[in-house]
Amino acid sequence: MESIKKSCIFYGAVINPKSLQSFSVSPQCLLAVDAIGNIDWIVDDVEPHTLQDVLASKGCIESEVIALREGEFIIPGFIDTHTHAPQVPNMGTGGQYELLDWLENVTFPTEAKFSDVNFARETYTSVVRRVIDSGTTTCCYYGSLHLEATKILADIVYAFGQRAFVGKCNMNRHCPGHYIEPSFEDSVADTQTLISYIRSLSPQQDNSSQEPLVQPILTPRFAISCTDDLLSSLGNLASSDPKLRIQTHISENKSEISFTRELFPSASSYAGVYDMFGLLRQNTILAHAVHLTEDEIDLIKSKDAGISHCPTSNFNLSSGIAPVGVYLDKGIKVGLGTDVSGGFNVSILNAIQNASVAAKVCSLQTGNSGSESSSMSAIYANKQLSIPSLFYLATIGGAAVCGLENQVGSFATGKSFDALIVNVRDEAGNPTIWGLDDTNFTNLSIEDKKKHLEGWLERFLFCGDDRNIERVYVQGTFVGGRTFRR
Ligand SMILES: O=c1[nH]c(=O)c2nc[nH]c2[nH]1
Ligand SMILES: [Zn+2]
Repeated sequence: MESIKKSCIFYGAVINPKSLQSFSVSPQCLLAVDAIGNIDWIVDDVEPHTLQDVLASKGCIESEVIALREGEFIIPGFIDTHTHAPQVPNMGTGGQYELLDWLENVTFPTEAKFSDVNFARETYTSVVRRVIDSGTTTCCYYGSLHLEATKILADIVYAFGQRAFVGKCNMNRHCPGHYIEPSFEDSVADTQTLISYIRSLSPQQDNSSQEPLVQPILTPRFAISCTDDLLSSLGNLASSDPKLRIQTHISENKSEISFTRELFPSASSYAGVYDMFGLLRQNTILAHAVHLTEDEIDLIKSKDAGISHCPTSNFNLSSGIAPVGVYLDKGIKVGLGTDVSGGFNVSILNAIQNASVAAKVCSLQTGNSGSESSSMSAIYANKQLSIPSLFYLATIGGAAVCGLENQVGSFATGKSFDALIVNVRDEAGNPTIWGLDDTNFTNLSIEDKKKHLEGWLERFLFCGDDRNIERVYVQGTFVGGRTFRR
């Protein structure tokens, strides 16, 4: 892993998400990263002829300056709030099924292979490399149910320098005999062992307000796959460990919801099941949330849990369309998830594209085809998602869902430098973006440069891919991207 051993300064275009409705564009930005990978200071609008003066005023005349070229810009790294590392081998298959049949016929058989630690090591090495090179700087990973394979996943994530939450699935019922945990006691014991193991990888420094790069996360697969005593034990574990994040699935598919209601007759709803066992709280990440009732939405809001919107998966498994705009209007935290292999692409760019399409389909169905409007009480419900909204969901939104909004998701002094250098020049190998552009960027006014960068961002989000992701930084360390030495 190549790292920034000393402070380092970037000079060039920086695009920074601000809110669901805006991002800032700074074509000539100086952004300094300190020796531990945090952002030291940012100065906008630095003309080339004032560069040395600004550096001198910061006492940085000796510092290394990395100058970006025309067609390159820096954005915060993407945050994938929901994916399954052991499902990458069956990505792109099984789209003929809905959730429960897909689990039985495609997913469980693939995940079962991770009992073989050699297979796990080889597969996870390529999965994590691919996820980082796709621009995901923070990732919420589900492993399989296996303790040893999930330790290996955490080892690889840690060795590659990605920021991540890693959990092993808890699943002790309604799974095939060859892929099920033998008892709730075994499930809980393995979970505790994994938590201790992951925490030992990067011991927390007492004086650091920052969280370790790799952290454990409780992962009850979904209510159907966990007995009451398992959910109850996991709830106890969670209550003794308030910082421990929790990830699970909710209300993805109608048959799943009916079966869940049958299995937990005393719960008020699907969300009520997790609440009943103390698993619905401010650091719970709920994937899908396609068919929530009004009461569930209110419950989730009252608990301040976050939602991972996984539109590619929701289309691919014919689950439906999550009403993301409704959640945003309620002030619920929302981020994006690839949900591989319900989703068929490891890149958050693909989740952005499908989130846009999903919102448009929603707006067409409700006859509300306008774009977001701040003049109505419902700003986002049943409307298209704008470029600032999509960019926000992929970055700050995801950070908030992970409880990392003070550390990553955007650029500000004191935050971690988790970032992508995007290159839309032809040499990146994806001529779609730059090839359309015959402007001499250097000679444009600042305002015109901003407009140009906005256009490049939009086209990158919709037509870009990992060829355009030149460098990936996590906590100031160069960890991946097209130009990363392997
Ligand atoms: O999209 C999904 N992927 C899964 O692996 C899964 N397990 C339970 N529910 C699920 N939904
Ligand atoms: Zn999932």
